[in-house]
Amino acid sequence: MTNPPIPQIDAAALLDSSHADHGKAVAAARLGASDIGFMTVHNTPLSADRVTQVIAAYRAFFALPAAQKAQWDMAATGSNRGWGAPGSEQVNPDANPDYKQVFDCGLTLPPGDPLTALPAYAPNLWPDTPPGFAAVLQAYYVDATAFARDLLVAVLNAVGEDGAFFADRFTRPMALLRGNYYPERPAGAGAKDFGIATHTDYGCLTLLTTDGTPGLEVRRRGGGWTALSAQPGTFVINFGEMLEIWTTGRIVATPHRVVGGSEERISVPLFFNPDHDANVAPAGVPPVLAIDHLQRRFDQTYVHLQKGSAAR
Ligand SMILES: O=C(O)CCC(=O)C(=O)O
Ligand SMILES: [Fe+2]
Repeated sequence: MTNPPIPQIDAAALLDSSHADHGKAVAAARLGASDIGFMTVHNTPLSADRVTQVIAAYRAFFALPAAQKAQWDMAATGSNRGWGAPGSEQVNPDANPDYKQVFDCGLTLPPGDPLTALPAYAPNLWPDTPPGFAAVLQAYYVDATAFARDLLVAVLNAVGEDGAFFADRFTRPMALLRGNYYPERPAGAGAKDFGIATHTDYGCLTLLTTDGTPGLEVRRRGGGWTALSAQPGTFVINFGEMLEIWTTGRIVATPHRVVGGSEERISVPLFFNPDHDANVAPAGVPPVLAIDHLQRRFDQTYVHLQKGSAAR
């Protein structure tokens, strides 16, 4: 079985039904979502300059000494806001914890909002350095979630689902914005060591930008792995477990990984997860609440949330 190429889609054509190339973009989105689980999109509302600024903000944060970043270490909390040190996440039980570092933030809610009592909506932890870090990321969070919502609707419509029905379940989304920092692959790293080990994403749609350095590999249904890189301004899109459940497999969650190499690398996924109370089970089967699926996956993978973890 040969692997089809990963579709490269003009976002303006996909999102505008009157665009001359709309039909072509829809067909490519259908192949990407229902067969491969990955696609790239270009010509988006999020400019290359904008994304470069976001990556620069993360780069400046990750360059701080570990002792300084430890002030915002999520391991001291019961949730996933702030810095995750190397080894703080194990996305695959057959692999060692990942050697990447992360910085996670979520939806900004008014202080005291009842939702903030749920770990998936925990208040963000904002470092005071580099200057402007919170403002850059909060603004990007708003615009990236709006774009992710539009893309999700278009992709659902492309595979024959009712996109508007799903869009209503993303009013206060548990969307998580992450900076991944992959240093050079550590000396002595073995077969069980990865920047991020093979995994599927947990939510619905992942909107990923990278600094252009290669590293991401996609597992192919026809066998083998395909390297997928994207310059700032082009986004990698893939789909998570909840969307696969919700669409009864019409849209697929495809495993992927970063082994890592001699160059450091930054990537910035936005995990576009639904509202906490969205039922992501298809009609006719027992409900699966989005928050239950997400929290179960967080509790399996963040080392500080894993059962028996001392750091609480
Ligand atoms: O760094 C990448 O390209 C992929 C990151 C990833 O798969 C993730 O954060 O879930
Ligand atoms: Fe991923």
